[in-house]
Amino acid sequence: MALKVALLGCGVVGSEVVRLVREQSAELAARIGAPVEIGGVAVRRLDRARDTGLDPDLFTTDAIGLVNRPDIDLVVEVIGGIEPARSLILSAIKSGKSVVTANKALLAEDGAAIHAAAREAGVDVYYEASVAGAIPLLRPLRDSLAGDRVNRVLGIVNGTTNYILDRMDSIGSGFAESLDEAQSLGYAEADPTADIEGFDAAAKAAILARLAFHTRVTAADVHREGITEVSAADIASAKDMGCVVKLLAICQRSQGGASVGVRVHPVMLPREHPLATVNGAYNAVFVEAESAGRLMFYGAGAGGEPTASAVLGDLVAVARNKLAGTFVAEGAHDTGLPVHPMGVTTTSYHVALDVADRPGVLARVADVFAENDVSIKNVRQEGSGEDAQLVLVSHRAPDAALAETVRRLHALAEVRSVASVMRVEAFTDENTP
Ligand SMILES: NC(=O)c1ccc[n+]([C@@H]2O[C@H](COP(=O)([O-])OP(=O)(O)OC[C@H]3O[C@@H](n4cnc5c(N)ncnc54)[C@H](O)[C@@H]3O)[C@@H](O)[C@H]2O)c1
Ligand SMILES: N[C@@H](CCO)C(=O)O
Ligand code: NA
Repeated sequence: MALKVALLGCGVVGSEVVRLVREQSAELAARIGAPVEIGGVAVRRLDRARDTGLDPDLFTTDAIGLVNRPDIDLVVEVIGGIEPARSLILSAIKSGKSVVTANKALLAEDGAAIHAAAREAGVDVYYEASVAGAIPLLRPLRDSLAGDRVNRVLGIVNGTTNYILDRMDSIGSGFAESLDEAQSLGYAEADPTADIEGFDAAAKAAILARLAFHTRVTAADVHREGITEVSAADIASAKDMGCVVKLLAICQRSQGGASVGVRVHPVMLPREHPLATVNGAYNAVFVEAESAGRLMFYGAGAGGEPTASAVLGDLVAVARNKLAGTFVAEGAHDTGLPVHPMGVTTTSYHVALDVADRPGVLARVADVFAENDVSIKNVRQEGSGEDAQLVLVSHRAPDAALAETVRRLHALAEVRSVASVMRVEAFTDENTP
């Protein structure tokens, strides 16, 4: 007997899921041990032309009715957002149906409740597509590294912002034009502010931190800065230093291991850093574990077809588990490790200041760093006369001390303007708070 799948949402990802399930039906049946077929597709509007090749009678606007249909075995949710996705997923779980979802926003907000409901009902919730699209990353963290101690997860997890920053750096494109392109290529979220303000990356960071450190982390716990403030001056300043600007998600244990830090913000990376060469909508994530050492995961982080590949991989896994009468109980073990605030995380800053080239200016600037206990790693001057620029890079210091240094520099009479401020990330192991 065929396993019947309810597909919730038929947009960029959903339409590719339909195509791949149809095109690969024989291989999927062989790998699962039973055929799978689409039993129904919930959409928002029926009047849109769809060239999925599916019988039009399979489409419905009654998503909850579809989820609760007794002949449905498995549910794939690719609507996105919190509601109605949460209620639909919880209904599926309560009626004993395993779920595959690509919804990082929901899992980052309410993952603990969803996993608890799934454990109670004895069903699977798989979500590989939710972080770093096609890249197998969550199941390696959950399963392959289950015997190791992960200390840090760091990487590029948002394709849209990486695409925009790459276009700004490589061909000098404008921000708005690059965002339009990312949207038309199917990388962006339905509301692209989720991408450019860092909400999407923060949700992914929360999911990664939960899996890496076995502790509850929600999107609200993540320090988040997007790329809307990244200016052409920042990109130019990075270029002058031999760096590129990337939006990174960084999840890290504190030095004593008593807490974890989870953050998303733009950084300047040396061009020789492995993450500096990750272009377009590609994602790349480093996982650093005690025994495994440093692992790198790289591939397509967004786009309908690559993301659908991850959905199908999960579909095969949950279908096999269902046939075997088993499921993976996730989230039962909680270490209770707290998330520490951004201020105590040690970071390093790059600061470019527009100043006049006069005696004493550098000394006043250096004083501000010293008064905040921040050590300067290097300083150089560009230009001269009234149009000079001082470019300073700090050693690592608590982020709060660096932020206070910048606030004081803004107020300094000798500083005409602060042209660029950005954190710098080198490829080192010395950056634990
Ligand atoms: N596009 C990507 O590259 C990508 C990658 C990884 C994960 N995701 C995730 O996959 C999910 C879907 O993303 P997408 O890019 O396909 O978005 P999309 O906006 O293209 O598709 C979502 C579809 O759901 C439909 N929908 C909305 N409300 C509905 C309802 N109540 N009932 C039925 N259908 C409804 C919309 O009309 C739309 O067609 C999101 O959670 C997203 O974060 C997307
Ligand atoms: N909007 C997301 C889709 C993949 O999760 C991105 O740009 O990475
Ligand atoms: Na993935």
